[in-house]
Amino acid sequence: MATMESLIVTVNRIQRACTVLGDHGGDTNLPTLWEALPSVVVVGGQSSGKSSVLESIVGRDFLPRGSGIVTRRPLVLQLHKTERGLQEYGEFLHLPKKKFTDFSMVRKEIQDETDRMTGKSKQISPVPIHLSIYSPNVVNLTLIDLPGLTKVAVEGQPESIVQDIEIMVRSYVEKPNCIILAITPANQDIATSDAMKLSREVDPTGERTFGVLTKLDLMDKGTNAIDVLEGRAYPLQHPWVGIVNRSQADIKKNVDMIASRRKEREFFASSPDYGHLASKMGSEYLAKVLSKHLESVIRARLPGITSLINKSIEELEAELSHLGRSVAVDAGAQLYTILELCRAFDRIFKEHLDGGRPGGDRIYEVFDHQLPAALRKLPFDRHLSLQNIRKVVSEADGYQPHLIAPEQGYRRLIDGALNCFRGPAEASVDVHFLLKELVRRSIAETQELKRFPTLQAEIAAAASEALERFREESKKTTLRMVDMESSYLTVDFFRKLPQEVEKGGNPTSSSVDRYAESHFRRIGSNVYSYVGMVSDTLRNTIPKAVVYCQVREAKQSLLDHFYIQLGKKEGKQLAQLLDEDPALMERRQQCVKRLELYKSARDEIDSVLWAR
Ligand SMILES: Nc1nc2c(ncn2[C@@H]2O[C@H](COP(=O)(O)OP(=O)(O)OP(=O)(O)O)[C@@H](O)[C@H]2O)c(=O)[nH]1
Repeated sequence: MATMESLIVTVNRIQRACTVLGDHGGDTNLPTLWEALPSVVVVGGQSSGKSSVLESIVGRDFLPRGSGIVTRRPLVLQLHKTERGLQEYGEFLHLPKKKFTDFSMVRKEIQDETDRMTGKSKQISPVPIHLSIYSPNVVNLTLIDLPGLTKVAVEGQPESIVQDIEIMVRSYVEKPNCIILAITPANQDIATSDAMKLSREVDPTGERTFGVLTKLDLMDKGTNAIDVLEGRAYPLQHPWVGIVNRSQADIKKNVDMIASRRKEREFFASSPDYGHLASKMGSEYLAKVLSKHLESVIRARLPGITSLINKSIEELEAELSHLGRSVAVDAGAQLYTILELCRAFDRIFKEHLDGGRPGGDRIYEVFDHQLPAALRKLPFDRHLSLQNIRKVVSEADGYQPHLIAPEQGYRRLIDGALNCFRGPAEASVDVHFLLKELVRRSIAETQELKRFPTLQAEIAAAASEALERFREESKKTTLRMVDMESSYLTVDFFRKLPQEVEKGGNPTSSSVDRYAESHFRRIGSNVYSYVGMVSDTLRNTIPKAVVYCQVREAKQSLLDHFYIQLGKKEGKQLAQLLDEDPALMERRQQCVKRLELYKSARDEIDSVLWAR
């Protein structure tokens, strides 16, 4: 099994990585590792002796002092035991490689670093300061010091600070992985202790709470805290630990921590009340108990943490692949990216037309249903009514009636009827709207494009402009086909018609026939069948023209113009086309950082497990 030291050291390293990579719990909707790591959090009311306990555990004087709320950012204090005889030093994560051997400078740096984040506003901030202390006089342990719980804001501090502190402290102690070091001064009513009240709330069974009683030396003569320390007054799962820190007077006299630890030992050893508990009292003992407990908690949680890490890596990788690679910076690569995106869109658009995706079938529907139905509905009956035929034929002949066939009359009737085809011919050009809709759908379905709203809009505009051009071309062509039908009639058709004159035999009766109803009816039926023949032709050729001018062009050269314009663009303009949604860029960055964290955590844990 991994040694106690290596387990705590591993978690220490992961905690540092968390801070470096911005994981201090809860504030983003990213998976958090910080919250899963077991840690010891020091909680207590103002002046309860928190700083003194921490300094005593470390054996050094290094925490800021002063009136009001001094601790305004969490302080993650990682203690690393070094070999006997080595020099003690502190090191901040935000100042790597700078060794602080003068601990008064550590104090100053904590103050300065607090102000850097919170300004002089005396606000609090949840971003932790990381301090490592390397010393032969410590045990491997990580402690997190939080602002003291308070009831009133002091001058210069906003009213909200009281609540803000409580919210911050709660956010730590609520995590099931948090070991609570609840500090209560013995010279105060324990029932009103802020630390105990909070820990009771979040840890009612007392499993995670270590009760610490400070200021035992300051209790009124004749009273003692035996009931508490022996676990009767306020039972917890872990034994209470009593502490005697330096008094204000000791601090003034500069009594050093080593001397103060000795004084503390003597206090318990010589105390008539606590002598029998002496081996289980004092800050040194507390440090050892905490270190041991932290190690066992880490050991128990390790499998859970490992599976959380693996799960989160998977989630983050999936999200990153969904978000796509980050955008290239040089113009060449940007142009390449844009072309790739256009091609991805084009592929989907073609699939819609060719049938891999739905939509192309609606174009066929236009040709198969809409066009034939429109052709059928043309008002030829009205145009070729007996009355109209008589009118057109008579008018065409002028003052001199026709002799054999009413040539001009036929031509005018046919011309008029063929004119009707312009409507359906133009209407079938409306395939345009189907193509436009397919462009819209294809853009929406191109996953790669989702990140680039500007490029999406540009592609949509370019495609729409191209489709507009194709539509114009198609309209000209189909109308031209109708015009072609009227400009030269199929002579054969008329040659094959039976000649009325030849049939008659009697010239007198035939001249009478020529102006009779049956004569006009025959003309009507001839024109009708000629128009029917043309209609059949157009029903076949209009779709050919539409496909040729619009669908084929859309497939082959929808974005050709756009590509030419792209080639002329400069780096800056290309970059504008690829301006991603900033929220997305931010999210990608966060995911990348978090993934880095989880991967390094996985490596850390792997290395201790392999070292077994
Ligand atoms: N005599 C005696 N004085 C103590 C003891 N513990 C703390 N003090 C004194 O109590 C005062 C407050 O102690 P701190 O350690 O600063 O308490 P804190 O909880 O960190 O206070 P804030 O950071 O202001 O919230 C100091 O003057 C200490 O010297 C103790 O066990 N005995």
